[in-house]
Amino acid sequence: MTDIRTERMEKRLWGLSVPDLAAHPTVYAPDLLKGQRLLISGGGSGMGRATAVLAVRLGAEVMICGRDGEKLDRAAEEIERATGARILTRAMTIRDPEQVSAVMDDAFDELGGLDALVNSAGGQFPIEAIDLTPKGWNAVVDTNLNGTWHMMQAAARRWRDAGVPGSIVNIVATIDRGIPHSAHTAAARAGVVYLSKSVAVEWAPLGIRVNALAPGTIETEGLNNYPPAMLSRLGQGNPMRRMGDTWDIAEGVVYLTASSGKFVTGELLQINGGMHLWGTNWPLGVPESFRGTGG
Ligand SMILES: CCCCC/C=C/C(=O)SCCNC(=O)CCNC(=O)[C@H](O)C(C)(C)COP(=O)(O)OP(=O)(O)OC[C@H]1O[C@@H](n2cnc3c(N)ncnc32)[C@H](O)[C@@H]1OP(=O)(O)O
Ligand SMILES: NC(=O)C1=CN([C@@H]2O[C@H](COP(=O)(O)OP(=O)(O)OC[C@H]3O[C@@H](n4cnc5c(N)ncnc54)[C@H](OP(=O)(O)O)[C@@H]3O)[C@@H](O)[C@H]2O)C=CC1
Repeated sequence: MTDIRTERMEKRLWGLSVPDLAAHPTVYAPDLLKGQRLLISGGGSGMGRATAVLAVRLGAEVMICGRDGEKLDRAAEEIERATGARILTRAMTIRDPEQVSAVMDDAFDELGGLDALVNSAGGQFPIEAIDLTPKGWNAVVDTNLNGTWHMMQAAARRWRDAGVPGSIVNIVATIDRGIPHSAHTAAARAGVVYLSKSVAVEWAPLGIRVNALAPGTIETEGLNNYPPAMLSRLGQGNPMRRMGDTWDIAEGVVYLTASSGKFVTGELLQINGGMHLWGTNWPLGVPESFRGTGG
C-alpha cells in the first residue's frame, strides 16, 4: 500500500482530526475571514468540517448543518476545544426545502447575516449503473443536485432581499470523464456544475458569486462507505498517484470565498491530482476488459 497509512486502513480512521486541522500550517493571513459569516452544509465531517476549522482560524463565524445532530455537536465541541471558537449547529436534511429555508433563516438571524455558503453535504454509493434502482438514483440525485439547489436558492433569495452580496462554493466531484460505478453522482454533480455556471451569470448583478470545487479522491471518513477492496487502490487513479487531504479542499474553498476570489464566478476549481486528465477509481473493482490498461 503506497499512500494509504496501514493504521488508518485497519482502524478505518480516515482523514485529518480536528486537532490536526487546528495546528495545520496555512497559506492564509490569520485574519483573512475576520467578520465573515459562513454556513457550511456537511460541516460535521470531512471536507466541511475541515473548512469550518480553517474558517474559524481565519476569524470567521460559522454554522454547520447536516442530518446527524450528534455528529454536528461532536464536531462543534472538538472545534471549540481545539480553536476556542464556538460554532453553531443545525440538524436538517438538504433534501427538504422547508428545512433548508428554516436553517437559512436561522443562519441569517443567529450570525447576524451571511456572507458565504459552502455546500459540502452530499454522498453516493458505488454501483454499476445498469443495476441502479429508481430509489437509489433518486436518493443520490435528490441529495447532491436537488439538495444543493435548495441551499443555493435559499441563500440567494435572502441576499437579494437584503440587498447584500454573497458567495457560494459547491463541492462536487471530478466528472470530466464521467465516474464509472458512480454514474448517478456524476450526473448529479454535472448538474450542479452547470447550475453554478448558469446562476453565476444571472446572479452577478446581485453581487452573488457562485463556484464549484471538484475534489479528487480525498482522505475523509466518508471513505468508510466504500468497499475495503477499493480502499487499497484509492489514490492511484490520478497522475499524482496519491490521495489528497481535507486541508487541500478547505484552502481551495477559502480561496474562492475570500477576497482572493472576488473576481471569480462560474468557475470549476479542480483539486484532484490531475484526475480529470487520467486515472479511474473503479470503486467496485477493475472490470476484466479494463485490466492492464492503466485507465
Ligand atoms: C464516486 C467515487 C469516488 C470515490 C471516492 C468518493 C468518496 C466519497 O464521496 S465519500 C464522501 C461522501 N459520503 C458518502 O457517500 C456517505 C453518505 N452517503 C449517503 O448518505 C448515501 O449514499 C445516499 C447519498 C444515497 C443517501 O442515502 P440515504 O439517506 O440512505 O438515502 P435513502 O434512504 O433516501 O435511499 C437509500 C436508497 O439508496 C440506495 N442505496 C443507498 N446506499 C446504497 C448502497 N450502499 N448500495 C446500494 N444501494 C444503496 C438504495 O436503493 C436505498 O434504498 P433501500 O435499499 O430501500 O434502502
Ligand atoms: N472524499 C472524497 O474522495 C470525495 C468526496 N466527494 C464529495 O465531497 C462532499 C464531502 O464529502 P466528504 O467530506 O468526503 O465526506 P463526508 O461523508 O464526511 O461528508 C458528507 C457530509 O454530508 C452530510 N450529508 C449527507 N447527506 C446529507 C443530507 N441529505 N442533508 C444534510 N447533510 C447531509 C453528511 O452528514 P450526515 O450524514 O450527518 O448528514 C456528511 O457530514 C460530498 O458531497 C462527497 O460526495 C466527491 C468526490 C470525492
